[in-house]
Amino acid sequence: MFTNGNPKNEESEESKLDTRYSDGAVRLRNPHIELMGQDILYHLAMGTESHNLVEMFGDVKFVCMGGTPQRMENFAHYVMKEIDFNLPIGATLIDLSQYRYSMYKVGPVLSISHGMGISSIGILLHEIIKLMFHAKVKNPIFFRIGTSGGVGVKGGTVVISDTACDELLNNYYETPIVGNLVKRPAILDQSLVQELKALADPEDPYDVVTGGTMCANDFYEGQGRLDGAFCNYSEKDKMDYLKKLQNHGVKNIEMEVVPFAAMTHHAGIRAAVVCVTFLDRLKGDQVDISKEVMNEWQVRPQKLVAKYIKKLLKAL
Ligand SMILES: O=P(O)(O)O[C@H]1O[C@H](CO)[C@@H](O)[C@H]1O
Ligand SMILES: O=c1cc[nH]c(=O)[nH]1
Repeated sequence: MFTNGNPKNEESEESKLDTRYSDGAVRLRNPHIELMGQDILYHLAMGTESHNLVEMFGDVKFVCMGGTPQRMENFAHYVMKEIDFNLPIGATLIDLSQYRYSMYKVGPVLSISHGMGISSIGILLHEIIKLMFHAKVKNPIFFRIGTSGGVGVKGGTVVISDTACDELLNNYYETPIVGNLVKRPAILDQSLVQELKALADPEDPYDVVTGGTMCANDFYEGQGRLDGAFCNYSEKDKMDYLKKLQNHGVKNIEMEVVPFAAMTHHAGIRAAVVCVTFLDRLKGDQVDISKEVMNEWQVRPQKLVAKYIKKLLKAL
């Protein structure tokens, strides 16, 4: 292994390791888990001893994630209508996790909140990928349904990410592991990008575009805003940076795409990120739209992903 400043590119050494069993069930790239008596998915408040994960989650086909518990509860209700799923008589949708993250299950769809930023979604992805393994889920597809700041696209636009980069335009997730910096390529499934794009309704009063997404570690200085508690750069520095991103093909900025793309790719899971933009960062920094508009716009990525899920379920 290389040490700090000289990151190790795992892909070359480990990409041949299998991420699937012959029946399509998720296989972990971690030899330790199978040797453990039990596995506690601590932040999901679940475990292999305390829960029958195969019975609870074995039928999952789609895992949808987004920042807030409210959005993911709304999505669960929305997708339930779209796929005509009926809960047993007298039952209501409940939060299955009720700890760090909220989790709703609607038949083959899991809808989970991931919080804000890289470490929050990173922890969730470890535990959800392990959940897929313990539940013997076959070939799941993951989605992030999010919000973002546009770069040269107007507020309300839906961006389907075709590439993911960090603040320095690196297309990999660089993370310290046992004292070494490890690089994992942040790669999104291009066929999924095209399939989602093809489902956009030309009648909708907003654009659905594909493009690069920049993942920042921070909402303020990390995204070149002038309105954080600190700022020691000029408006020109900010605009030069945003223009540089734009020239690189970046259409929006959020805070999770890089670990999401890298960890799903490392696990061999098809995944897509669909975000609405709340503003055009070339025109300002403050998110000043009303709550009503925000709620209406947040549904746009949900519509596209629900349409995809519905289409795939019909084809089964
Ligand atoms: O709206 P969600 O999906 O939470 O995502 C975006 O919003 C948060 C910042 O406001 C970040 O987590 C960013 O990625
Ligand atoms: O500008 C924005 C808006 C939403 N989320 C972000 O991370 N940035």
